[in-house]
Amino acid sequence: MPRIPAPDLAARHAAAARQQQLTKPAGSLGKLEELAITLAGLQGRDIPQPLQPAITVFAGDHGVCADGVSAYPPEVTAAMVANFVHGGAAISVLARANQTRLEVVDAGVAADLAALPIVHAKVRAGSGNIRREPAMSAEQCAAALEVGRMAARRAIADGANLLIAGDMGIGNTTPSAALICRLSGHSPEAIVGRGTGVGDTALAHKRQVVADALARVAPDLDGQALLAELGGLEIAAIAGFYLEGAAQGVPLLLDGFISTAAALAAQAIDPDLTPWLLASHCSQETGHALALAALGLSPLLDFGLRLGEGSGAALAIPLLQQAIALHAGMATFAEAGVAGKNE
Ligand SMILES: O=C(O)c1ccc[n+]([C@@H]2O[C@H](COP(=O)([O-])O)[C@@H](O)[C@H]2O)c1
Ligand SMILES: Cc1cc2nc[nH]c2cc1C
Repeated sequence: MPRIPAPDLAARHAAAARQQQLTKPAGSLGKLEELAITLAGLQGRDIPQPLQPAITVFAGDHGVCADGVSAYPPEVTAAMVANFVHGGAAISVLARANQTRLEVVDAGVAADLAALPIVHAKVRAGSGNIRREPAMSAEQCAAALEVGRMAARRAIADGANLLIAGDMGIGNTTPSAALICRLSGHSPEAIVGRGTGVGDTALAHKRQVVADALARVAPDLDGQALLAELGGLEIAAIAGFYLEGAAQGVPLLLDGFISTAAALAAQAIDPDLTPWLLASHCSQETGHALALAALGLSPLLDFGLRLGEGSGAALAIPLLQQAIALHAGMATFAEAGVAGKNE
């Protein structure tokens, strides 16, 4: 496995010093200052370059849907993949609005998508029902991680310096909740939410399904074994996407509940991943705030989103771009002849 580098502390410090010299009261640009400083450390440049983001949406189906854990039928996964490529999905619109490359990868949809112009990397046609069996075999998990790694390599080869993973998979908030419970130590009551919008009875059952899945897996499993037991094909691919991006020194902008579960699994595989993660937003899904806190991340936006697809990350792109533009373009006190702070 390629080693993940550490961010550049010298560039980070130089960027922090520059922020103190820009013509504004110290600290007055709030989180935008911290973002510019973080991106400087990740890019290894005192003044970060403008971002060229790439969005990759990974799709997969989930055997656990047989347990009635989603408000929508599993056929929606394949239908939404078609909607992505035809330009009608939220992420299609947001990718266009941000002039950002959008790639769609079939990591494990339980339908034949051969006619669609997407990346065909189906590892298997849907995962096992995690309530009673592994989501996938160890070999399938390794293959799904590699699907994500290859997608990151393609995006970076195309010039991306910010990676966004989106997810599409009816049922995937259930395996995501299981992974988050296991990797954060929180209970299903604290983490399991309504996903696409299940009612009270289905929510109670979904919590039981997650508790059953957690009770089934051994206490001593490593990150990759946990992904195989409790994850999903698109979730494992997203984990691989993050691990490869970080190994290549490219910042990773998380989306919602599912991408954060994938990041926790990826972090369990390689803890050096952590500094490369940025949180875009806090999803409305119960447990997302706790999952982000487990990663030590604080989200930029809290808009009540619970869509997935990479949509929350795409919405945050302009904020990141403007943090860099301010850091690069503002005059210093010396340049502008403005008096600095009194003491
Ligand atoms: O990203 C999120 O925070 C998020 C929260 C709730 C639902 N989703 C999306 O809705 C689908 C999963 O919801 P469910 O109820 O089928 O488990 C899947 O396609 C996700 O992209 C996504
Ligand atoms: C329509 C629809 C679109 C989605 N996009 C991501 N998850 C989704 C779930 C549904 C049901």
